[in-house]
Amino acid sequence: MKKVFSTADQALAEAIARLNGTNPFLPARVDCERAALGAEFVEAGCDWNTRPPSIEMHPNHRRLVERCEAAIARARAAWPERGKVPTETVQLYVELVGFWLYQTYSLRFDDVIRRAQAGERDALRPGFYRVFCDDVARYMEVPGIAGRPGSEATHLFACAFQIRRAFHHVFHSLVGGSKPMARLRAEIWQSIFTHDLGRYRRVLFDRMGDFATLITGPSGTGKELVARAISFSRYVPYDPRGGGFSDSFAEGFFPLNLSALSPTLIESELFGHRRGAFTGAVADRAGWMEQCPATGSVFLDEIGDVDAGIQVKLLRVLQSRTFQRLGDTDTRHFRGKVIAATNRDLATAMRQGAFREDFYYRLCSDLIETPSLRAQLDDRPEDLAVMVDSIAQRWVDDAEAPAFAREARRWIEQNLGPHYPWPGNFRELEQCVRNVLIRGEYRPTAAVAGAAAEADWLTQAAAGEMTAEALLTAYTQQIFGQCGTLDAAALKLGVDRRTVRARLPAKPLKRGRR
Ligand SMILES: Nc1ncnc2c1ncn2[C@@H]1O[C@H](COP(=O)(O)OP(=O)(O)OP(=O)(O)O)[C@@H](O)[C@H]1O
Repeated sequence: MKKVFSTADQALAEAIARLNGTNPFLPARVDCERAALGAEFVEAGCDWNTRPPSIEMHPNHRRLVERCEAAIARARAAWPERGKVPTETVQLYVELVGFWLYQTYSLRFDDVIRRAQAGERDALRPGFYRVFCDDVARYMEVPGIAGRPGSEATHLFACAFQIRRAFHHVFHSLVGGSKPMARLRAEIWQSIFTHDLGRYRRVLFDRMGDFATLITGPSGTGKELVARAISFSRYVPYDPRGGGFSDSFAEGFFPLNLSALSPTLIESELFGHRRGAFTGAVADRAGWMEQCPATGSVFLDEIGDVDAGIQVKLLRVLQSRTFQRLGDTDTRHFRGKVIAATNRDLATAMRQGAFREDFYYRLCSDLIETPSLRAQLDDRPEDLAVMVDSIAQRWVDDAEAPAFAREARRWIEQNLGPHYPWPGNFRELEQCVRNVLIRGEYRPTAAVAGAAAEADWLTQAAAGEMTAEALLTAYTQQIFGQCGTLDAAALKLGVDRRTVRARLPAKPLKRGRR
């Protein structure tokens, strides 16, 4: 029997199949691209982790699309009218078509994403669906493929849009190209699509809401950004009758900070209430769990702070997807996904009895950890400049941003130095750049400075690298940072205020009245 693929096309299809299944945030993706293109591979601009946002297709991708198109045409010409084509060949052909479709429409999907995020509802009724369908019909209506589960145009369209959204949100919302950041991006991708994209496309695409995701990491490291990226990247079906996507991905994120509200208010916000359920409940109200569509997510921020009664109710939601409004007996159903975050060590809280074990295990099957800013800068110090640039762009216009970013970077270099521990993480860096913009300087708050200094001198002391003098000075400054006044610090240290004063820097860090 005549072969569908020549040897070269077979090798290309195999490389494309590997590429399709590879996490795009791991270096393996570029290796796959290199393998598929051989000598034609262009190194420039394809750094797998720091590729700048682009409005054009990378030359490697353009070349791959051309090659795929040619290989698909040759395969179609050689496809037997009758007789069986081996399953692996069919599978490879589908991989080629899938790659071609995704890449060909990627820039048009980018436009949909940008417009939908700007609130244009019409963006979610993309006119190019018809052309996409024609392409699917042209390429997929080959004996042995038409009618294969997963080859429907609506599903392929929804998958391509989802992958593009994930790429967009994971890549663009998190600044930084260090290894810890790369690991984070790869973990987010895996949380959205699992480690097997093929299986995801076949069976899991509409079931990921059954798995809760837990994001842990120090404060200010972007846990909420990660939660948003996951939520905005969920599968949203395309409804051909309605002529658009069934929901707006940009409107499906329902965040709640559990440490900021009383238990009654938390319950009311999450589950809703009946009129009269508590003082102030003047009308019936649907909570986040009820409003969240199947394609959306409820984000439970500071989950480690939630009280035991609510833990039980949330566990019920995770186990049976059911809940009741406050003051009501009707059982309602939650259809979305739960994403939770905390900077606490939940495993310890669980061992200490403050966090329910069954709830913990229900939450932690999909765990993502955000790295501290210090860990990122230790791996890639040049990221600080990239981050400052991106923060500067948010507050001043394009013409002014480079000069302001330079000013902020210089200020940080001269005043905080390369080893500043950034205990407040990215949030503190934002604060620092904002302060430099407004006041021309940044002073870490006493708490932040205290924590920063503590991290530094304790490490040095533990390594036996400090003199007794330096140790005394560091400890005095630490206590002053905690107490905020010379008198209080002197009392705590058992010395007089002049001794404290003498060990403070020329411009002591103030907190309150001295
Ligand atoms: N890698 C990053 N790239 C860009 N912005 C970031 C990054 N990490 C954090 N941020 C920004 O830092 C700020 C704090 O982020 P976020 O609120 O998501 O942190 P968090 O980990 O949820 O903090 P907390 O534990 O205190 O709730 C936000 O303004 C966010 O946009």
